Amino acid sequence: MIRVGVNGYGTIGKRVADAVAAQPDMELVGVTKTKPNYEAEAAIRRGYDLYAAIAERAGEFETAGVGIAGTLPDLLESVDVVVDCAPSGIGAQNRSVYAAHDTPAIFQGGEGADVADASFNARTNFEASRGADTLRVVSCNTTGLARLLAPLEAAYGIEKARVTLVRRGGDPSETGRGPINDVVPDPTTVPSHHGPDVNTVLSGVDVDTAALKAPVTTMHTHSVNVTLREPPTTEAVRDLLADESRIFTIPEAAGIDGAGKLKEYAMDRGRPRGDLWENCVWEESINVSGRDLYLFENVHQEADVVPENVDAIRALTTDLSAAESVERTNEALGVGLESLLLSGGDARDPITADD
Ligand SMILES: NC(=O)C1=CN([C@@H]2O[C@H](COP(=O)(O)OP(=O)(O)OC[C@H]3O[C@@H](n4cnc5c(N)ncnc54)[C@H](OP(=O)(O)O)[C@@H]3O)[C@@H](O)[C@H]2O)C=CC1
Ligand SMILES: O=C(OP(=O)(O)O)[C@H](O)COP(=O)(O)O
Repeated sequence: MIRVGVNGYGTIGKRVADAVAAQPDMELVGVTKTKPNYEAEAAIRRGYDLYAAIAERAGEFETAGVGIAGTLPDLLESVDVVVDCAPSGIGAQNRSVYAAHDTPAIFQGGEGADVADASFNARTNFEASRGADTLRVVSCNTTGLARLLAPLEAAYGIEKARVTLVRRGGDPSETGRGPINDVVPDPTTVPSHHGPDVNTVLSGVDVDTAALKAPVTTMHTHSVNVTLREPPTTEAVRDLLADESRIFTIPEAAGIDGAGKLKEYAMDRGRPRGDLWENCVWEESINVSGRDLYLFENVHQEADVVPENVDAIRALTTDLSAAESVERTNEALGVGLESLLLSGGDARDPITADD
């Protein structure tokens, strides 16, 4: 069993902890909190051992009647790998703590690429990550882009990808985030960091990204245009993407017009926390005109990096192949959303070069 600790039990950390606990070859040794709040209670109710992330605050847990199993150094001594899910920037500060305990570590996309030996995405560079002591799972948007561009690059070659990202303003629990009444370029400069970040896990693909933030909390939306080297049919691209286990092609007949219904569908399907681990691509948006491919996809920022973290743990600690790890992760979590509502050929109205 791979013994895993999660340092930082927030939006990403609580999901990674649940995903680790669900794996047949992993044991969740414990999670950390800096304070004994509602999330600490939830962790304990799930049966997870709780550790104080900051040793000086251990007494606060006792005062609040929340039992802890120890402090972060105790956790690091008991695990084979730690997954750092602390807020952006704190991960980089934690790096020396992990090194002092000789504990391999996985960081998140809020950290710079230099925080770890390599950046990671299971679809693009699992094998290349072997031998590293530390990995960084790229951010939610970057993960979504890597999953989408990798099969296109392999099948047709990518001459140039251009993506506009409409980023959610904050997560549902982040009451202080915004904007609340505007759509703002963020960053205002082009390209945004996402394109270069894609190249940390998928080198050689020419991709420019421009990003905005919108007053929504549910998901990010990507408007994608890729100029391919070989011109496929629209149908071929739809089939290619539908074959990817971490891409869900939304059939037109489902009547899902945005993130609200996507999240509702996830909850109807019994997904924990309404999580969508897969990129969600609108099937009827996939259109090829000459060598230009267009599509819209949504990415659930709280969820898509979660299976990637599980695979990163195996890349660091096992000899399993990428395919074996991805299959194991998918099976344990139930990744691979499919709809029974298949669109018929007549329902499609592709743009063609003759239009
Ligand atoms: N949310 C998102 O959409 C995504 C986030 N990421 C990345 O994942 C990382 C985590 O983000 P996210 O989960 O959203 O952040 P959150 O703020 O939701 O969670 C981080 C948690 O870490 C705890 N924490 C604070 N200080 C420390 C510390 N010194 N040591 C350990 N834990 C600490 C806080 O809980 P408490 O103080 O109560 O213990 C906090 O809830 C970031 O790098 C982010 O960029 C990546 C993809 C998507
Ligand atoms: O990693 C994320 O976004 P990103 O891919 O746009 O960098 C997460 O959605 C966190 O973004 P935030 O920095 O807006 O909280």
